[in-house]
Amino acid sequence: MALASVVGSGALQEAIAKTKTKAKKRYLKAKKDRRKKRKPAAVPSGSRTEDATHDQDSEGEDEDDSAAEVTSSPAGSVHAVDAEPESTHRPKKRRKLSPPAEDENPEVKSTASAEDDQIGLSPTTNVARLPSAPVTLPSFPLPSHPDAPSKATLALQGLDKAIIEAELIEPRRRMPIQSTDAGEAALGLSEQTKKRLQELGITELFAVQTAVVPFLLSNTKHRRLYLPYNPSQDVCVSAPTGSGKTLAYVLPIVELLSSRAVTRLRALVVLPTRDLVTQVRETFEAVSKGRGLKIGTATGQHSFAHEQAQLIADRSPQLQGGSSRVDILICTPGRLIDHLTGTPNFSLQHLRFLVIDEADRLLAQSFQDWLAQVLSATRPQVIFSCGSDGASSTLVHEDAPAPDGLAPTFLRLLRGISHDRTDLDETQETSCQKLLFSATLTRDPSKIAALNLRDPRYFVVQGSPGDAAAEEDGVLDLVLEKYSMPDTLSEHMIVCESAQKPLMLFHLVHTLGVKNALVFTKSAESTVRLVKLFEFFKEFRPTEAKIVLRAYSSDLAPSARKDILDKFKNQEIHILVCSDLISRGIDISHVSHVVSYDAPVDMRKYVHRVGRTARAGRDGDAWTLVEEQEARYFKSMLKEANHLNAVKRLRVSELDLAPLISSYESALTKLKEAYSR
Ligand SMILES: Nc1ncnc2c1ncn2[C@@H]1O[C@H](COP(=O)(O)OP(=O)(O)OP(=O)(O)O)[C@@H](O)[C@H]1O
Repeated sequence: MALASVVGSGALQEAIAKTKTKAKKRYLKAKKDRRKKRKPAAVPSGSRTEDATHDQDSEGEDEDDSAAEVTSSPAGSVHAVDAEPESTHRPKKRRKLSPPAEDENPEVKSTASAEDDQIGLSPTTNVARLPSAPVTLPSFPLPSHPDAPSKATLALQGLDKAIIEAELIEPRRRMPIQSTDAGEAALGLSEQTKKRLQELGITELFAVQTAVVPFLLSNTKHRRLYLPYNPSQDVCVSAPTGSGKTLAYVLPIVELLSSRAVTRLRALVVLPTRDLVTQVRETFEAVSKGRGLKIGTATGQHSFAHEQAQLIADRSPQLQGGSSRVDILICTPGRLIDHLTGTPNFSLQHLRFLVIDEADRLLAQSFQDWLAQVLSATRPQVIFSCGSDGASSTLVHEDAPAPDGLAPTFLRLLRGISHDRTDLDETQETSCQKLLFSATLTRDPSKIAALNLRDPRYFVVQGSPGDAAAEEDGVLDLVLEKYSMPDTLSEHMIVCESAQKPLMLFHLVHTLGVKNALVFTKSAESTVRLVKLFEFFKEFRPTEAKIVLRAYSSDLAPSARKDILDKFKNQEIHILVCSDLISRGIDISHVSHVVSYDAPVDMRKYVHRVGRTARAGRDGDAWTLVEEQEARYFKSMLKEANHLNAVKRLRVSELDLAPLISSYESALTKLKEAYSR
């Protein structure tokens, strides 16, 4: 109360003011002294300000809650501040990066905290004045290779059970054809087939064949032509290029169909190109010699009428069972659809095997929805309707060829026979077994679903069986669409300027002796241009004139293509320059080098190109010329496929190229003249 009245009087106020002034003076002096004393200890460098001292202290102070997260020294935060404009500083973060100061010197921390409170520095100001010091980045845990997901995990992810349970086959596995061992007798091959194989020089089965052939032949129950109540499992095979996939299906088909009494179309082999059709036909003919099987092809190479005459014996309408002159038809999908829709009595009702070779490429083709049409032609097309009397009757698809008594599943379609279903009826299924083969098998769920596979069995040629990790890898590789290459293949890449590519090719041919080679370009046009340039180049290097080079492209007539391929096979042509037309499936045993003159745009193309060499256990070299601007993409493509380490980079020095340059330049001038005419 007394004090309140005193405060109210003016004289007293003056007296108090004087007393206060003295006290204040004492306080300020003491404070100045304190500062003077503190200055040298807190500021190591003359460039630092007083405020900065406080800042540094306060850095230590705020570490408490973040020290556990951060392992770097306080210097880290200092550096960060120096590097940024003051206005953008975010003090909290920076403090997090500077942990142990307060641990080392807790006293500094508490003092500074008090000082800060006193002076009222904003955190922003604090950080802005942090001193600079060497940087130590926070250390993070080393990256570790995540464990491959287990099959159980993959199953949980909804992956097809069949893929997860794929059988892994060691690529070097072999099985002698003639053997008295019980195990090898289980191959399921007849003596006649074994004899024929020996005549062809085949004494053992390759890895893929050792798995697929017994699977299709050893179960005697499944050796029948019609299996309406117990149809066979479908089969998917993923095996490297040149590993012998063709024989893996040719042998069982020939073996099984040889028991047939009447000719019906029982095996259909679909391939993406005419050249492959020709090649597979040759294999069928060689293996089935003397077995009385009739083999036909449909590729559009001949007129439609000519093909019809080759395939169908009788065109009379509604012929029961259709008509077929062939037991085995090898075809391209487009021409197959033409016959399905336009050839009377062409029927798939007796089909026992549907082979889709180069499956990944064929499944990518949606031409006229060919797959759906083919699959539907292998099944009886029935439409049930209710008659006026309420009883069910069977309507037959009018366009479907009439059934005969041979294919039980189709019997109920016989016209004039009403088929009332009862619950005693056993379900009958088509006997057609699907066999899919590829070096790069798809796992695209929509494509797999479109195939409507029946309890499929997957075989993967890769890794080593018995080793659980390898087995897991093999399945994963299949799942992830990774690629397995032949063991005998060496792969190289040369990175160069675009303009240097022809020179690099000449270097490969003339200096490194690349011969018996396929050279892949990106188009038919560049194929022709490269061959011309090479011919001009040879004119200036007469000593090497004997190297014969030809273009092989889709522009050529089929007969010309065949002629060139034959000459190449006979080694009258040493280098074939081609587009991707023959990058799939074509089997020319003596190809020792593959050069990708234009780098392939995706991994599948790469796999199929390089797969033209190192076939059937032979050695082979693959070279890819990569333009500098493409190098990054090409390497990342290989890396993604886990294949970068397999492709060695070859560096070609200017010295290596020097002897070729003048001839090259003269050839280039001639080429320009030729094209300007
Ligand atoms: N058991 C065997 N013994 C000897 N040679 C074989 C055997 N099986 C296949 N070959 C030969 O191996 C070569 C490659 O076979 P094939 O063309 O069937 O391979 P592929 O796996 O289909 O290759 P791609 O995926 O490139 O089409 C052919 O020349 C074939 O004659």
